Amino acid sequence: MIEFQKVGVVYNNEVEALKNIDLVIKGPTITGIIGPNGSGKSTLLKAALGVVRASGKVMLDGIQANKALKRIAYVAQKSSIDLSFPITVRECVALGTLPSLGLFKRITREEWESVDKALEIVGLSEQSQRQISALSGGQFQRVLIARCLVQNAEYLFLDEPFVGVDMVSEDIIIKILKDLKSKGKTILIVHHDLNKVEGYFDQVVMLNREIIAAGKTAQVFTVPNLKRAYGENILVERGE
Ligand SMILES: Nc1ncnc2c1ncn2[C@@H]1O[C@H](COP(=O)(O)OP(=O)(O)OP(=O)(O)O)[C@@H](O)[C@H]1O
Repeated sequence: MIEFQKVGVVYNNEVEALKNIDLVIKGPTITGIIGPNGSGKSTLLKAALGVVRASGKVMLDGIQANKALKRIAYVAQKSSIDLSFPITVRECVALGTLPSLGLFKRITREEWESVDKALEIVGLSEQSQRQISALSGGQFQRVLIARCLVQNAEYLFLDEPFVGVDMVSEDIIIKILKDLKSKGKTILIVHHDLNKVEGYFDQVVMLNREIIAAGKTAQVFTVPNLKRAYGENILVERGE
């Protein structure tokens, strides 16, 4: 269970990105965090990870979340990742073993086996020796998902995992995430494509610096709530 208790984030003493966030997310779940541009979606994940200074508290099963980081696998927005870093697909996935391994220990044979298994699951076994710079956007996102699988964390925080991703990769990723949920994982996804919300998420957090609504998708993903979060123009965007 993730609990946000009165969480607020102000950047540079001037931009109030999040205000008074009180939120409880009970897993297993695939929860979508949606809201207009600049509504604080990424900041919500970063506040939980402790990578931005936040007021209030975020608790993970009763422990302060930033003290339980081994239990969270995080995939940042693709734009913030350096794709030119000289590393193979297999090595990149193996980085998922680091939280349990510590920096100076060798990766064991079992861990390499779990890396290869994860590559198989995401359908990239044949690409394992390629440089990550040679991959398509969708393949690279699958590499990052494979890294989460290796990390075997109970919580997955994914920031816009479907941006710049082809349909084949998107289908593979959502299938894997649904399988992880069925195995008890709690998955939070920052997402902007409203067409996919009902198909992908069992719960939704609708955000616009404050919580607009949160709960089961059918109850939260409604026209009145969408209008409150995005303004009247949302009806045009949804084609209604
Ligand atoms: N490091 C930062 N320094 C200053 N302001 C920031 C920083 N990061 C985010 N912001 C501002 O905080 C607000 C919320 O940003 P955030 O990235 O969390 O929103 P978002 O909903 O994820 O946006 P998007 O959909 O555009 O990715 C925005 O006004 C943004 O410009």
